[in-house]
Amino acid sequence: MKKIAVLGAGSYGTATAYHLAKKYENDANYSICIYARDKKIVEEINRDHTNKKYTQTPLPHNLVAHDNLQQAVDKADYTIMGVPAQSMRSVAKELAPIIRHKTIIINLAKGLEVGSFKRMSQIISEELQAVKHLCSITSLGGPAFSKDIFAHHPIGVALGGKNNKILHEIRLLFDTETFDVKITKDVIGVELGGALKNVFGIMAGIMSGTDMGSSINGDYLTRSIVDMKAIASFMGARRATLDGRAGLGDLAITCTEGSRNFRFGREFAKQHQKNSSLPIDELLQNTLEALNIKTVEGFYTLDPLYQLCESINMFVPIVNNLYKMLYKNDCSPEEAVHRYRIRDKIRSREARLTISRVLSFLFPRIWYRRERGFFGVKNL
Ligand SMILES: NC(=O)C1=CN([C@@H]2O[C@H](COP(=O)(O)OP(=O)(O)OC[C@H]3O[C@@H](n4cnc5c(N)ncnc54)[C@H](O)[C@@H]3O)[C@@H](O)[C@H]2O)C=CC1
Ligand SMILES: O=C(CO)COP(=O)(O)O
Repeated sequence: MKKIAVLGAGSYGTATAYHLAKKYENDANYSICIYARDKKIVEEINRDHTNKKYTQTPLPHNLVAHDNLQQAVDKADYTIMGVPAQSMRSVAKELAPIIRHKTIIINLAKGLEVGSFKRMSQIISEELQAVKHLCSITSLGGPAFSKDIFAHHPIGVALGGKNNKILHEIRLLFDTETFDVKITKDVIGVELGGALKNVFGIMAGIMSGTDMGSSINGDYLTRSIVDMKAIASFMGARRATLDGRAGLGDLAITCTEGSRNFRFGREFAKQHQKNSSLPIDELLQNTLEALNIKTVEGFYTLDPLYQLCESINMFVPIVNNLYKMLYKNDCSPEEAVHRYRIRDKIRSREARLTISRVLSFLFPRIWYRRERGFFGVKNL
């Protein structure tokens, strides 16, 4: 008997548990449980087989819910981390004394920790380092909206981890006719792809909310992936991973209506248009209330991402202007877009100079790691 424990009964945790419970509905060799800290959700799942706060889809009867973490992870062969990035450390801390030593961990969260710039697998392994023989920590990335999982729509995701055998095992665990998992040893690339695309998705939403037409979307996508690759490769990811599902693939759907990050950016731009004199905290609060959502990973990841870029003197105009707008109320949505585009134009012009080409070839990092253009153009 194989036991799968999903921690976090929000939108994605429930969708993942649903997918696995459906797959193994008639297979007595698998048991699937989900952990929620909210007792009411646990009761609802066990009694009515629904989780209406997050989905209207009925849940299979073989999915059992617990409000006790120890009960959920007891003897689990697979532990799936479905809580948001900023809750990851506290949940991993709670797990340390109770987790089964040989469990395989699959992280679903897409973000960087505020204050440390750390990725999810780094946080989990830090908190569980005292657990002897801990099998493996993997991360699932790539484009997948929970509503598409509930609808059995086709999904193609990416799984990163260090151990090939375990990656294959998880691929088979999830694999169905509609759900496909590609594996890679580049866990850094998978995690950074997921964390960064959330930030860049917010700016796509800002542009949609400021009514700039739709042609800009294609330009924005190409600019974003160049920047995402530069940041990720600086942090040790393979650039090719960012070209795949975990990077470009996930960015593409995060720049659409289906994404909370995109909707957050769009609504923020509208709230700003309505009353630009409000303090930033109020604007952000109104934005979240209008959307009735809590988890906007890109907003939280923007802070450590900006700090990281600052610490290595890497100037990324989209990140820089998004941060100044959302954290400092330093510019309007229109200005933020205008500024990043001007900076981008200057950079492209510079890139045509032979000296720039030679320098960017010889010192690709320095090409980004500078505040000013070669002609001393002010940093916008
Ligand atoms: N919703 C989606 O379509 C997708 C979400 N993700 C990622 O999955 C992660 C979770 O997102 P969602 O499920 O959508 O968010 P959500 O807001 O729908 O649910 C998060 C759940 O985690 C629970 N939670 C938070 N802190 C907790 C703690 N300390 N202990 C126990 N439970 C806790 C909350 O009560 C809530 O039920 C995010 O990092 C997101 O980027 C990834 C792919 C798709
Ligand atoms: O990661 C996701 C899709 O792959 C979900 O994105 P949002 O959190 O922006 O909805």
